[in-house]
Amino acid sequence: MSEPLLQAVNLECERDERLLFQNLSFSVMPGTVTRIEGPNGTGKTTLLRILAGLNDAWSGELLWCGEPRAWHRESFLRNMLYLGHRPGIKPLLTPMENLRALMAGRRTVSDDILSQALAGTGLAGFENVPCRNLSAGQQRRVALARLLIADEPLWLLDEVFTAIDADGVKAIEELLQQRAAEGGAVLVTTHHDLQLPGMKRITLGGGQSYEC
Ligand SMILES: Nc1ncnc2c1ncn2[C@@H]1O[C@H](COP(=O)(O)OP(=O)(O)OP(=O)(O)O)[C@@H](O)[C@H]1O
Repeated sequence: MSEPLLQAVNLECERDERLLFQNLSFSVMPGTVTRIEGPNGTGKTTLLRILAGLNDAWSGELLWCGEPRAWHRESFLRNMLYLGHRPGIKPLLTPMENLRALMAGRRTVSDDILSQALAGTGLAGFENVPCRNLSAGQQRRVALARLLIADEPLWLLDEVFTAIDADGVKAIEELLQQRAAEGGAVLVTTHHDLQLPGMKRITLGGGQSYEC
């Protein structure tokens, strides 16, 4: 049996003296998609940011490939892709420029590959239009094009279905399953009724529970 990519042990997080979660333990195995769910304000984004290393207001333990994440910070950051709930797109830059910026510090990707990724998210013909002239869903698609050129095994995705139409939702669902089938792992927060075969769940809020 393969070892977990990421393990959370007794995570606890408080915000403004309000306990969001405690005794939260789960393992993220290769080949899995896990949905983090729960009502508004229960800590889904906070948990995802803690897992991504973007929030340090927590206690407990996080293990990356069986060892403390802090010991392998570089390897963790290189192998993890985080997309936040805001698309993070610069309005004055074009989709090509934004996608290039999203790849910065990772690896060099040719313009052909970037164009193909944008076309893959339905943005053919919009490659060189300033993003401020695109719709909310199109701007989200610029960020989602990042998934089409991602080689990171662990994806942490916050509300990636927001503003996306039905065909786009289906395409993203397929991408998540594909990443899992390739031996990666995906954690995704969403209010969209995501139902994938074999999907794991982390439920926050009053009915805190884990099926991982
Ligand atoms: N920067 C912050 N400072 C203090 N409290 C915060 C901060 N960000 C979020 N919170 C609080 O933490 C709690 C959890 O917020 P979080 O965004 O993680 O919830 P969520 O489950 O993702 O919500 P939603 O479903 O609305 O996106 C909320 O009560 C929120 O007010």
